[in-house]
Amino acid sequence: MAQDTDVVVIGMGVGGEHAAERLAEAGLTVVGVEAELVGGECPYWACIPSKMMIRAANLLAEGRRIPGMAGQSQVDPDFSPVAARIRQEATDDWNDQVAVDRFAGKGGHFIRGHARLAGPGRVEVDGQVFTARRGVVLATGSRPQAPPVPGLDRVPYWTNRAAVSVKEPPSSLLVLGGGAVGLELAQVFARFGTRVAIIEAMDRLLPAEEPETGALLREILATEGITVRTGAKATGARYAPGALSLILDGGEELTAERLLVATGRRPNLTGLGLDSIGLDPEARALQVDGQMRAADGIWGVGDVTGRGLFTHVAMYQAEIAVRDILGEPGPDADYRALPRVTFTDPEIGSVGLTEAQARQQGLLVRTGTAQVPSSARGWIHKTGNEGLIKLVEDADRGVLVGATSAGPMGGEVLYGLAVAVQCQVPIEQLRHMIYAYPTFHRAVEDALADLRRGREADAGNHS
Ligand SMILES: Cc1cc2nc3c(=O)[nH]c(=O)nc-3n(C[C@H](O)[C@H](O)[C@H](O)COP(=O)(O)OP(=O)(O)OC[C@H]3O[C@@H](n4cnc5c(N)ncnc54)[C@H](O)[C@@H]3O)c2cc1C
Ligand SMILES: NC(=O)c1ccc[n+]([C@@H]2O[C@H](COP(=O)([O-])OP(=O)(O)OC[C@H]3O[C@@H](n4cnc5c(N)ncnc54)[C@H](O)[C@@H]3O)[C@@H](O)[C@H]2O)c1
Repeated sequence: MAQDTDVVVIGMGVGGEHAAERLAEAGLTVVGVEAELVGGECPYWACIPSKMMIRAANLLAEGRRIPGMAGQSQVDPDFSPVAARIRQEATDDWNDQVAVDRFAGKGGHFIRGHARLAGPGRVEVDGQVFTARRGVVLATGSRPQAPPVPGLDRVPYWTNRAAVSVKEPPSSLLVLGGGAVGLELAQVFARFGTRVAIIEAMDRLLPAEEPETGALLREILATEGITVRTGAKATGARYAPGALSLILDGGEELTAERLLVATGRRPNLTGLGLDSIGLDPEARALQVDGQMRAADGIWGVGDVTGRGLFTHVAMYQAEIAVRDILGEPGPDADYRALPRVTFTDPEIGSVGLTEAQARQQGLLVRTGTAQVPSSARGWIHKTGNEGLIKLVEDADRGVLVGATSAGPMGGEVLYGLAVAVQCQVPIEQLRHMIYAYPTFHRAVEDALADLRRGREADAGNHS
């Protein structure tokens, strides 16, 4: 017999967990279904363990920066405290009991299992059927997507899960994909002594971001001993115990102890029973409207929607869905100022549109750039000061539509720029603010001055 509830949440990763907890706190009866671990990818295999690895690797890098600045240093990397921290502090040895108890403590009903839709408002979990009076939230996340490289399916390659679960770094590592996962983990392992090569299909690293950032990272990673191949197509993969090889289209063969495939992720829609409610099970991502509705009584949040693929997006969308389910009015989702941070060193923060995207949208674009090493704080900081600020102006409206802040704490410097993009602060107002001296974010003032020079030059050309 079917069990009645107000809401069923399928997938209890960051998005689903947030929605389920908020709805239970609001007094609704909520069934939360999770096939693996409550919390999903972010705390167990993604954001949190990877950022613990990055914190440790950055300490090593800072230690190596001491000579010439503050005496002598000898850095002997040891990964075991990182592996222990991931087990003890981050993942509880990949045990989610605390999260399950937290949900139950808020009044939620947790089911471990694989859920599928069985018609409007009906969800089946391993033989049990639930009927949801108010609706169903789909929050099934995403999974790594490997490219169709001949031979790759016979190679025991790593995805992010294996990479953050290691107890010791490999002696050598090939990283297929120069996006966020590939670059963050490549730099970590290199700093712990692994010989690393990155293979990226596009003509630059971080191809979704401003080209200046890919060029900057390429230069820095090279100085850290990382081999970078861009515009490189893997045409084959080979495996012998202890040695994995990728063959590139020019014939070059790269071999290492391990291979990390970090070529993007695909929303989890298969086997969800979408056809039972009239949605396309073959869609690339779940299509949702501004209130996160995918169909009558169906909401979608997080990676499954294919928007951004970030924890902060999953939680933002979950808030909107919760409000809508509770019948509270609120604005539609607004991604104009979506912030992204790649936690390499230097960090690459960006918000809104890149210059190329703004041009593709037909905007009249003007850009302003400043180099962090030329700013007062960058100059003081000296070693490890690489970075830049780039502003993208909609020149017709005199507002920023995008910005990049790469450098030490680039993700933190981004905040003010995100506010400017979100609130469409007139550039004239940004120009007349006071920027604390000598902060890294003061380089924004230099980039604004560069924008003004561009405007004056344009005006001169037209007079
Ligand atoms: C290495 C790495 C580092 C990252 N670092 C960051 C970062 O620093 N900052 C950031 O913002 N983002 C980061 N991300 C992205 C972030 O992890 C995801 O955007 C986030 O986890 C998405 O949350 P979600 O709830 O949509 O999906 P998920 O976390 O994938 O959770 C979905 C859950 O649904 C479950 N599920 C799926 N199908 C079913 C089913 N049919 N029945 C029951 N359960 C089901 C899954 O088991 C899973 O637990 C990183 C990603 C990776 C891979
Ligand atoms: N700091 C963060 O917020 C953070 C960190 C890690 C991951 N993430 C999220 O996780 C998602 C997945 O990350 P990701 O790095 O796997 O994906 P991605 O889409 O960011 O990068 C994948 C890279 O692989 C390249 N690629 C694709 N096919 C290839 C091929 N056949 N050969 C060589 N290169 C190829 C792409 O051009 C791209 O540069 C991202 O969308 C991101 O939102 C976020």
